[in-house]
Amino acid sequence: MNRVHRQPPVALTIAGSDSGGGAGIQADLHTFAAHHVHGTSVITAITAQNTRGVTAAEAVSVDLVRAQLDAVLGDFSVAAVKTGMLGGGALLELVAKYGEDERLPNLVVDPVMVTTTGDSLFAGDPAAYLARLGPLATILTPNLIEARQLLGREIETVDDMREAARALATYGPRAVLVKGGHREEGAAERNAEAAGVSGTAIDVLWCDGQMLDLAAPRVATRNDHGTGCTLAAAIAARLALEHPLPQAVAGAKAYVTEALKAAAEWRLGLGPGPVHHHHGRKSAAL
Ligand SMILES: Nc1ncnc2c1ncn2[C@@H]1O[C@H](COP(=O)(O)OP(=O)(O)OP(=O)(O)O)[C@@H](O)[C@H]1O
Ligand SMILES: Cc1ncc(CO)c(N)n1
Repeated sequence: MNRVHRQPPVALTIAGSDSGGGAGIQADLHTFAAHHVHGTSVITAITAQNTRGVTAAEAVSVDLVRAQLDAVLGDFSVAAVKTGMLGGGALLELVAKYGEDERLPNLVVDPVMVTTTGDSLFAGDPAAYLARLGPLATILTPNLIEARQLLGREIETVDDMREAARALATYGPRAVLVKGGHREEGAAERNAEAAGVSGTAIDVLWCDGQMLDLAAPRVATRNDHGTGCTLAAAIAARLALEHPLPQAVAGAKAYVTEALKAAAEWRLGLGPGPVHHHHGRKSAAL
């Protein structure tokens, strides 16, 4: 909260709409609100989507995305920005131009390419993500599949994730978070679980030349739709609140873990459902 003016900082999400409300713009605005940050949005695409997958998607025109960017950036003092689904090369290029003009401060780039359900959300060249947004990003947050596509190499172990984070950092972002939410655990980890040690969800963070493992208890739930969007939006919200970068990332991960725990028993939709973005707020109903 801005103490002098007693008003919330402003964050911006540049992302696609998820009609099911669990990912994309909807997850981002929930996450900003849960952090008491005013959320603004530039919608890049509309997806017809639910917990079981994407049935249709259409990109918003470059002109209309530009008009949304100008409307928001010409009026609000935006403190942090998150990009999600950009759909293809044309919108990636447009966003990169605004970044080059230094209009996108504290830029969190979630290089959204495919959904967990296997639907493609990016028709462009993955290399363009690195070449155009890499140098402009404060932090790049690929999941394992995206890191594989960006680097064109297999990533299996936590050591591979560390190597991938280092390799992605050479494209210019201040930090890289490789997320391990979808990682198949190795035999040693499975044995540890069988012996009663709960699993861990490990992400690796390369930040300012230092490697950090961020480990959290793996939540036993099928409801993990939109965790990546939620994490990136929580990092942006915390940067808008002036948290230092490593603390913003660690705090955002803790927020996602709590959101997963709080929604573990929910049955919203027939597939993997959304997380509880407002888990910190007491509700008589839940
Ligand atoms: N079951 C789980 N328990 C704890 N943390 C998890 C779990 N699943 C994912 N996470 C965490 O959630 C965050 C998002 O990671 P994930 O790899 O799922 O991103 P993503 O694939 O981009 O998400 P999305 O499903 O939105 O595409 C990471 O911090 C990851 O470790
Ligand atoms: C619109 C949209 N953006 C991102 C994701 C990735 O989770 C999704 N499923 N839908």
